[in-house]
Amino acid sequence: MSIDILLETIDVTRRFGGLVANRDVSIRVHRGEILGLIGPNGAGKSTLFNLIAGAYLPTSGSIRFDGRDITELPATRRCALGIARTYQVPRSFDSMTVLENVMVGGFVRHASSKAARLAALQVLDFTGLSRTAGTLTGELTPPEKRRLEVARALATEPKLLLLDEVLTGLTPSEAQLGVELIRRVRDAGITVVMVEHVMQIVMPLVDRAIVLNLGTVLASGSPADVVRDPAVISAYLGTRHAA
Ligand SMILES: Nc1ncnc2c1ncn2[C@@H]1O[C@H](COP(=O)(O)OP(=O)(O)OP(=O)(O)O)[C@@H](O)[C@H]1O
Repeated sequence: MSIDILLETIDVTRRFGGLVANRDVSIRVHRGEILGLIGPNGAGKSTLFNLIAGAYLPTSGSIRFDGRDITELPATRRCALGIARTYQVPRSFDSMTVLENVMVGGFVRHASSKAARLAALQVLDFTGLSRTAGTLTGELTPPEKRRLEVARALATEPKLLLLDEVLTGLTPSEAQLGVELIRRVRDAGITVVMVEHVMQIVMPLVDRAIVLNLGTVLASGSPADVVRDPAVISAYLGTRHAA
């Protein structure tokens, strides 16, 4: 059976002045999977998200999504094609209600307020935020704000959802609720790529993991294989632990 590739980066390099944040990064995201993107601080994970979502353009290399070259497309066009992302620091509009925030995403697919509102209400239900629909976003708890980030992205009806540390900083029980939501997102047919630091949470959740280190791909494979990889162990813990 051939693998259905939804997203592919081909030899993507991104420089910031003299610093190479991503160097010749080639990754493939399979349609329907949950892929974990992991690596130590400064490995280049957020940069790769920014390159995929269109916040940055690569210095060299190319990016293909759903059968077309998107390397030069602006972020809004990529969103329209089905790429949505969350941010490490939630970017919701604090003076707007939760429903209004999610409607902003809904307008990507729906021209009328009525249709965007209906779509947003469905997303609030899906993400367990219905109770907070009328709450000002600034009054939400930190875990609710994280959930709202996911809801805003889902309201754009993506094919690919990029989650940037949505489980970081949550208590174990809050993180477990987040894990359940991510599984439901995948079960709804949306491919997920997630950057996360908490290995105990990520590894049981993801189908595959890709490890970045110093801007390059260090390893990729099943979670079990990746955590046993000596290069990965040494990148995380220092070479003396790798043997
Ligand atoms: N806009 C920018 N301008 C200059 N340097 C940047 C910029 N964005 C990222 N970098 C640098 O690129 C490198 C990779 O950063 P990036 O944020 O992609 O790593 P990361 O793996 O997401 O790290 P973390 O886990 O700490 O969030 C770092 O050295 C960082 O300082």
